[in-house]
Amino acid sequence: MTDGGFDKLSPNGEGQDSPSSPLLFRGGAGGGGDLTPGIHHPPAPSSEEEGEKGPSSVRPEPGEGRWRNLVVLATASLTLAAAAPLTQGAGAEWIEPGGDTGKTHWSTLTGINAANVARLGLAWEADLGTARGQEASPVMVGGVLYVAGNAGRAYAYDAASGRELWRFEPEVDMQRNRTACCDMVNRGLAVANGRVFIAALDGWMYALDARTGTVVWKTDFIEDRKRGDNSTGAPEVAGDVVVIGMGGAEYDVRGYVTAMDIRTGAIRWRWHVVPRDPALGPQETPELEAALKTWDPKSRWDVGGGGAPWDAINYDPETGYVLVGTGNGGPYARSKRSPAGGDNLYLGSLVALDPRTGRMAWHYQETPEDNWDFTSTQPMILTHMVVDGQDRGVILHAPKNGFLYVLDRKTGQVLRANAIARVNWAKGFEPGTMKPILNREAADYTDGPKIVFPSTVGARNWFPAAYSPQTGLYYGSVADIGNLIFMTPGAKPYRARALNNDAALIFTPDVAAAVETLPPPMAQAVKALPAFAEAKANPGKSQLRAIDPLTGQTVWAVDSEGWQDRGGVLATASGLIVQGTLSGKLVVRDARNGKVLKSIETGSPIMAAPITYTVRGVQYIAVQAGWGGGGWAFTPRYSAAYARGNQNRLLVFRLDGRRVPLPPLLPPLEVAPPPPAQAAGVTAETIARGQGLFFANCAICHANIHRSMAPDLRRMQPGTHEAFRQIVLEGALLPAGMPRWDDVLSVGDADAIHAYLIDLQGKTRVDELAKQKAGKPLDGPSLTILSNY
Ligand SMILES: O=C(O)c1cc(C(=O)O)c2c(n1)C(=O)C(=O)c1cc(C(=O)O)[nH]c1-2
Ligand SMILES: [Ca+2]
Repeated sequence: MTDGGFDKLSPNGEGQDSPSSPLLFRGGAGGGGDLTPGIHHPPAPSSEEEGEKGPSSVRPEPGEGRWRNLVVLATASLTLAAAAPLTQGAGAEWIEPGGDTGKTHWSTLTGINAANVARLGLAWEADLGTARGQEASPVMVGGVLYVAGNAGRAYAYDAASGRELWRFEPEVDMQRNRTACCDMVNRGLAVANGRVFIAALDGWMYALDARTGTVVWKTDFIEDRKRGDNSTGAPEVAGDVVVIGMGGAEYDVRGYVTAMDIRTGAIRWRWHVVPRDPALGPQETPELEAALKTWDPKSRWDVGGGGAPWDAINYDPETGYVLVGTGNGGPYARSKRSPAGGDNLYLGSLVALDPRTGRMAWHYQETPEDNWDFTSTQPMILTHMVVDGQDRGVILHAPKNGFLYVLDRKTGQVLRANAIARVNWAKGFEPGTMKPILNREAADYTDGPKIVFPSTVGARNWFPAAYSPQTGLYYGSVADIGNLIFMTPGAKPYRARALNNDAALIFTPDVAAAVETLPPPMAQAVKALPAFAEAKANPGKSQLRAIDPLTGQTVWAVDSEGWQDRGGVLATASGLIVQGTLSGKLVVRDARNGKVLKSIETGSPIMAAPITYTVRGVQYIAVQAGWGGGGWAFTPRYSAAYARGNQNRLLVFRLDGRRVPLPPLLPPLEVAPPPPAQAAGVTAETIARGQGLFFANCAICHANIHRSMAPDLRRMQPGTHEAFRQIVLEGALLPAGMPRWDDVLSVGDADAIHAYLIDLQGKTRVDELAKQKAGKPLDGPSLTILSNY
């Protein structure tokens, strides 16, 4: 990727960019004015002056304003609700990855506050023993910190001393790793009834004894193992069932959630997101029969349809519903997936399920016809709010598609939908139904490339936001970037457990440079797009923002280190916002204006949301560190992973703690070793064929850039070259996560890929030798170009 202009941290009061002036849509008209035809801009943030003006308007004292309303509402809901009230704000314990049953990522603790946070330092740390993405927030109950790690590992520590109590490593079928688009991550575990529930990458749910970590039961929750289904999400306990989704919608899945009995692990029900091929017989439920009418009868049922609900699942104790955010369509383009048209329910939707029966109560489709990997799987926050003078139990939801929604939890009614990033796929909403009106001209790439805002990485993604009922603000990272998206012509045959999304993506921070590498007719078509001018003028960036969920207005914003830097957020009642960065800082900000109160160098890249808890009167802040997730192979050059590697750590802070030891710097880059000679008979044509196969199958992990998390195949050693066929076709490196491909690739295919890589290694070596000779660094900016995501 081109870092230029995007990799500088602009912390408050230190950078050139003024602290609480968010510099959104710089150079634009602001105020919601249209900068470019077809690009819908979110409302301009309030000015710096406004942001500073009245802290009291943003942060009322308890007993005043919104805070008082909240208390009243919470009491009212006790009498209304059949089940328990929603909890808002974690206390001494952090009972689930989101902190409380609303998953607000907000803590009522005030022991660490603006007056003393300068004293924050390391209390203890633990080595998680892995080096991939860390996305979970831990759970702290009963003085024990439970941590979810790569591929479904679980760890338990004494939350005060850091003494390890147990560690659980599931036996994972690494072949499943082939269809995990976005790293072998895990987004959390659930603790209930003396059990720890965690889902492994290969689709097994484990119930562990919370005291010992021993397996009480395990259940295979994958419906069809002939397909690419896998698991990265956190389980959610809803009464006496534990509910989990699955992933794989870039490959060949038909999405579903599964509910298991928390005592026995027996599967109680399964709810499918999309209909199945009607030729197979009737649908499983009436809601699927209804959904079927929104699909072409001749849809690409072979590919599965997608919809994988790979993250957000919230049990709402007040309504008794299990709320689920569903995933994207497969293949990506609706015109390929369901050629005759249709909304393709329930892709890109929020749905409410009855946890006793698994039947759907309501749905709202946030992205009809999804064409852009616009999942609605991003985290939901459940809270109470006064909307238009009425007390409401609401969901705050900002999916990938660029809008921040406020919905009624009981009915799914959309109360608000405001753009928080540039949006050009929708022109607005139908009044009443609040169904988005698609802007096909700007965003349908059936007949040619399009630059779509926001991008497939999402205006927001899984990175948790926090909601403070005290300030009424939503604190989260927003990636205001777009992407070039196109597909290759013609119908692709279905390939089992392989990519079938049939789209190529180039993100706008790279698009001006990358366009020159495209075939000339394609480059010309891209340059003619109105959105290309927009992308060139403002390729976009990520920011941490404080947003009023009812208006979508940004109250303050600060630039992050680069567009991939969009870490999860913790908010506290003492007015702190805590967020880690990819360069390895734990940053504590003032919730009123984003000003940095404390920044701690950790030397480890942080994406996950920090948590806080108290043991024996001492307040701690804990966070898991490790770069990875979507685009994990494209290690940003500004990340600590690039400088110091990616050893996963659990870092726990307290007042008067010590300095964080930094992992040693990685040794300097070395020139790529010489490749072996090409095998006899290899031609330019072989190499070109190998390149095509490489991009269709391998490039999603092997970015072939310096310090990539997946091996850089431009620097293979002689032994790796010798074992190439065994590695690619027979799974020689399966335990390390490299799957076997003999069901997709022939020996000739593997050899062609090898020929391409030998050629690439040779060219890389020549290039790097020249750089070395000229005294230049071996690495340079590299583009983030994904053949898929
Ligand atoms: O469609 C899917 O099944 C699926 C799964 C996952 C996943 O399980 O991690 C991601 C996505 N899609 C996705 O679109 C995406 O942007 C994404 C980012 C991440 C991550 O962990 O950073 N996972 C996923
Ligand atoms: Ca996806």
